[in-house]
Amino acid sequence: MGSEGHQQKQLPLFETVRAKGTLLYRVFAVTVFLGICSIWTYRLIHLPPAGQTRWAWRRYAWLGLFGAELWFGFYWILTQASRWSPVSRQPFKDRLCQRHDHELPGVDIFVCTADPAIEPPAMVISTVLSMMAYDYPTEKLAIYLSDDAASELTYYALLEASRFAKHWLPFCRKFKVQPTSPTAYFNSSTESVGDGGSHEEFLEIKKLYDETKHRIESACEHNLVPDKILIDRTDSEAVDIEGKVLPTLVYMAREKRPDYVHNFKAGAMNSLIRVSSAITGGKIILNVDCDMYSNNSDAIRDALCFFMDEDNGHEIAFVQFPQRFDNLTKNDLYGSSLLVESKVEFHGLDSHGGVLFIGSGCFHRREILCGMKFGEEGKIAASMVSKISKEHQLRDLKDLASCTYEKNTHWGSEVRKLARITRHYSQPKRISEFDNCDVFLNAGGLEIRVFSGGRDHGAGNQVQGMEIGIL
Ligand SMILES: O=c1ccn([C@@H]2O[C@H](COP(=O)(O)OP(=O)(O)O[C@H]3O[C@H](CO)[C@@H](O)[C@H](O)[C@H]3O)[C@@H](O)[C@H]2O)c(=O)[nH]1
Ligand SMILES: [Mn+2]
Repeated sequence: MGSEGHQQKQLPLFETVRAKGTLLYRVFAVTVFLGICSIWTYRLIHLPPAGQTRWAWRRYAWLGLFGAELWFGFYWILTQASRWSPVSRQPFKDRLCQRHDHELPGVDIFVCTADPAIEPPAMVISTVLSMMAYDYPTEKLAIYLSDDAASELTYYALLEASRFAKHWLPFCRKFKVQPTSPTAYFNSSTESVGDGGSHEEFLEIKKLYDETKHRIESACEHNLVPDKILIDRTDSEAVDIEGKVLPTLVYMAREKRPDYVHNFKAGAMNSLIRVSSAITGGKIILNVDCDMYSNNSDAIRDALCFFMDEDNGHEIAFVQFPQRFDNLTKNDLYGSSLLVESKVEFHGLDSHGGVLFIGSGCFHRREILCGMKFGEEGKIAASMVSKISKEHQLRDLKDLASCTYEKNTHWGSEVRKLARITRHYSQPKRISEFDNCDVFLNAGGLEIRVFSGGRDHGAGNQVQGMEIGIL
């Protein structure tokens, strides 16, 4: 036993596997290269001689073509870097469970949304629910919804989502539901649940979901949330119907002002990093666009196999999952399945340590995103916030998310340089007014609501899917 245990400890949490058929590909690539060389040679040997006044244009055309072929050949050689030695990564979740189950890190998931007209709240909360249903200790899981410039419709939808989550999460656990986005699940499901579930149980949860979705959609249709969005502040219960703690759910609305650059998703991510470091401070951060969902509830553990590997984990800054899209056109006219990128190039670049960060579906170490120095700033903010009253706490959190925070702070001058993006800005939207609703602190300003899971219900329309797999 003892020696077996010791041996187990030595086993890595992931392995890197060389792709099959590499030799064959290399032989093929060499033949293409020889072909390119012969074209170059042909062009040089048969270059029309200078001095022929009648056919002078032929020489220039020939040289032009030669230049184009040289350029193409050079480009082709460069592209071979991403095809020469592809690798794939295989995580071992069972080893992670055996060795680290008691010391799993906190994971903060950032879902970004910006406009309820383009990104319907019903869709957004389906994404949120799929994130809440990850197979991960719920007390270590926090989902932050960033609603840029704030929309009370999105806020209302999130409230509904948190109610529905009380039913949805136990249902997902019990019947090992995949995918955990209710929209995707009910669209694909065959009206029965696996693992001994009855048709009635399926109908029951579907009814709850349909009702939730209906409430959200009619609120959106009339641009009117129910008169009273009431959060029962005496309800400290953040548990599902089986009594299990729900993941922490945070709504953050970032302020947008016409005279401040907001940097789109990157700006929202910056605010989320600051705010989350003062609330949950999860060591691992996953970012997801609001029109994506998880199709594998083991994804967090898959990613952790890389971060927590004893020998190589410290070298890994981020784990990017491929993205897969549901609503492709017939024959995928626009190449949206990203086959070449996800099946070939990512694997090829990964072998050189250069895997691409493609946005949604990426796990980062927090310290990589903000640096050790600014991780400290987050910690200071966190300790400051924990010492003061709830009301002050929300005020301080508002400062952290404010668009002016990046002015005259270390964070602003240093960290933002890391995330500088193209400077073309659309007209920032106005912040919605919330004075008809008692749950917000004030109207016209930045609002942060923190509700630790479980107060509420949700559903959605899905347009894209996040595939789980490791590059
Ligand atoms: O001011 C803004 C603008 C956008 N977003 C959010 O950012 C996300 C992405 O924006 P979008 O315009 O939808 O970008 P896409 O081109 O659809 O997505 C590509 O670009 C994203 C941002 O880099 C990546 O996350 C995606 O993986 C990649 O597919 C969405 O959730 C938006 O709600 C904000 O939070 N604030
Ligand atoms: Mn998008």
